[in-house]
Amino acid sequence: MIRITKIFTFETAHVLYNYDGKCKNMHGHSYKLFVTVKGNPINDLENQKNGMVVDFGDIKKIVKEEVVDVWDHAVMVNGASPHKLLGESLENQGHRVIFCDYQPTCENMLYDIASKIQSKLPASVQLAYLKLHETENSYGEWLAEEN
Ligand SMILES: Nc1nc2c(c(=O)[nH]1)N=C([C@H](O)[C@H](O)COP(=O)(O)OP(=O)(O)OP(=O)(O)O)CN2
Repeated sequence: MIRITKIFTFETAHVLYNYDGKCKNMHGHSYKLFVTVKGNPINDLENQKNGMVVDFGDIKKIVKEEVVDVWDHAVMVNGASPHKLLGESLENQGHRVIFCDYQPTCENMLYDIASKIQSKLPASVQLAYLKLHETENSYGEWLAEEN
């Protein structure tokens, strides 16, 4: 069994409803996402993907389509809070808004990323681990064994 990891970056703004610190103000982060999958490398000379758990390019395509290209240069608001109105106002002015049904913290974004990626991975590989950096010094982790 081998784990392989692909790293992504995206720029996203968010705002934490009812938070008691500076992040109650809308602000942005250069998020850094580590996606680790595990599986057994293909051992078949006739297979074009011989030696790979899964092509890094396949992981890139899934994560870009499901997360990075959707969230990049968007603002995430908690659509289950009064910030829904804030999001609608921004959207009406042409801004790209993601209405999530959770507080857009690093932790909840990890749950969301895991569910979006897991449903798209080929059956031969499993999502093993995610790490999401909100700043250089702050990050959260998701482990398959614990979820
Ligand atoms: N457990 C969590 N705590 C906080 C989150 C979060 O998602 N999960 N988010 C925030 C804010 O979004 C904030 O931007 C990040 O917090 P913090 O690391 O305190 O920000 P700094 O700018 O001080 O980061 P440094 O890397 O230390 O400069 C708040 N808390």
